[in-house]
Amino acid sequence: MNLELHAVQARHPAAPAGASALRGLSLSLSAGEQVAVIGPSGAGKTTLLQVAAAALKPAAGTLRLDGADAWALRTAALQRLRGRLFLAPQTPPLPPRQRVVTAVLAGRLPAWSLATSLRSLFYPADTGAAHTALERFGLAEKLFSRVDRLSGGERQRVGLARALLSPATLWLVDEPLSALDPTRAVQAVTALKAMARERGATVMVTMHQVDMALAHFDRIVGLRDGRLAFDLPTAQVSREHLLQLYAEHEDELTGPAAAQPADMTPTPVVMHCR
Ligand SMILES: Nc1ncnc2c1ncn2[C@@H]1O[C@H](COP(=O)(O)OP(=O)(O)OP(=O)(O)O)[C@@H](O)[C@H]1O
Repeated sequence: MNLELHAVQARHPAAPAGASALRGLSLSLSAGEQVAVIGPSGAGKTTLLQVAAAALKPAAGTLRLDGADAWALRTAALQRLRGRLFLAPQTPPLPPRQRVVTAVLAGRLPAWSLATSLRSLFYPADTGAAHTALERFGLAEKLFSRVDRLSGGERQRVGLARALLSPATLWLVDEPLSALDPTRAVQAVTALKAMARERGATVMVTMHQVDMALAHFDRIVGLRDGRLAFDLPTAQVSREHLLQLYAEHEDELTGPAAAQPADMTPTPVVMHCR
């Protein structure tokens, strides 16, 4: 699916009037593209995903998905369109007593009839597919565990496994790595990208780990104060771009730009032993 945002202004529903989270943002993604969005806390990354998922109506500007102006559609058509989008929040809202298999299969809901959806709550409809999806995230052994017995990182991976079951062709993933250790983070981002490529799905991922974004994505969008700071192929993102993007938020910057410049490397202490 291709995505076009034009001059979008949007505000978090709980924010005071006039406090825009996105301020005239334009951005487009071609079908099958994979993009990482970075920027300091409060830059508007989550709001951008919510607008792209047609979950939050922009105050101004347009959202086009495969050429259709989403908010000009009738309610039924908008609902159908939303069935082709997958928004993975940073903390997936998983019912605590639910089994992992049921939580993962919920990704299939847009493709199922009401009867199949209800039946699957009691007799999981495609356990094999849920197992395969969990396997991609190193979680196969948790298939029948209860969601409330999982760690934060395991829940996050269940949320991602759900994407693999969904019929969506646009995946919007918010901070998928925030609760994962470095090994799991690499495994998760690799699986997500590979599966999206296999399906031809477009992917937009927000990330705090700048080094991970640079290492795993070919295109980087830098967002600051609700505006586009840059939108570049990864090879063109310089240390200066990153330092400007995170100016006054340097503590949030990880990776190459955060590394101490060579001339500031402390001189090794020489110990003299008698
Ligand atoms: N729950 C909320 N109530 C009120 N305003 C909010 C709320 N969440 C976000 N905002 C406003 O929207 C702006 C953008 O927030 P958003 O969550 O999109 O940024 P972000 O880049 O995803 O931040 P983070 O990296 O910390 O998750 C914030 O600066 C804040 O002003």
